[in-house]
Amino acid sequence: MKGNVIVLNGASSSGKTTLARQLQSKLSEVYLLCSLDAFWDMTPYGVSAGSKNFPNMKLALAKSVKALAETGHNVIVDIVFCGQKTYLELTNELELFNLKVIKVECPLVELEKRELARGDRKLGLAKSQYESVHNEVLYDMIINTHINSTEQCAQKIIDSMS
Ligand SMILES: Nc1ncnc2c1ncn2[C@@H]1O[C@H](COP(=O)(O)OP(=O)(O)OP(=O)(O)O)[C@@H](O)[C@H]1O
Repeated sequence: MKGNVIVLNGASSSGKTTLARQLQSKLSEVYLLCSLDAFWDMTPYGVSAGSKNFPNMKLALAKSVKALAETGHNVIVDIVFCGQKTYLELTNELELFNLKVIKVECPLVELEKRELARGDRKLGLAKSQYESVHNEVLYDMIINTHINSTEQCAQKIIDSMS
């Protein structure tokens, strides 16, 4: 009954959502996408999204992922940890589940290029997360979205699961 959980952690513009969507279409089983962005999208206009106003949002995400997995759903989590606290909250909630934590890395110069090109992120966001996003996180696998295409990254993850 328990679902599997794949966690993608990386700075903004590292390609987490793109990779998650590719995984969803390539994996033989159905996986739901649980994205931190979707949680921030729940906030009202006029109240800035982010941990300053919503300090328990990432804990809420962790508990939501647990609820999905224990009701039999496979889940891909698209998240930016930015500190060990969030990583520990998620891994504590999911300690009894089949969990794979994946580092989504990309050089800062490329992140900044993507950030500028996409135009829907505040300039400097990737840089502000770059130094801390992987601090004290233990990974099962490292994926580099600069060296590899999205398809290659997804295949690497799928191969590791068989
Ligand atoms: N492997 C890749 N090679 C080249 N460009 C990529 C790759 N993966 C993603 N991109 C591009 O980078 C941009 C950001 O991708 P995406 O939205 O998936 O990143 P993200 O990590 O989810 O960002 P955020 O945390 O801000 O939501 C998009 O324009 C996407 O097309």
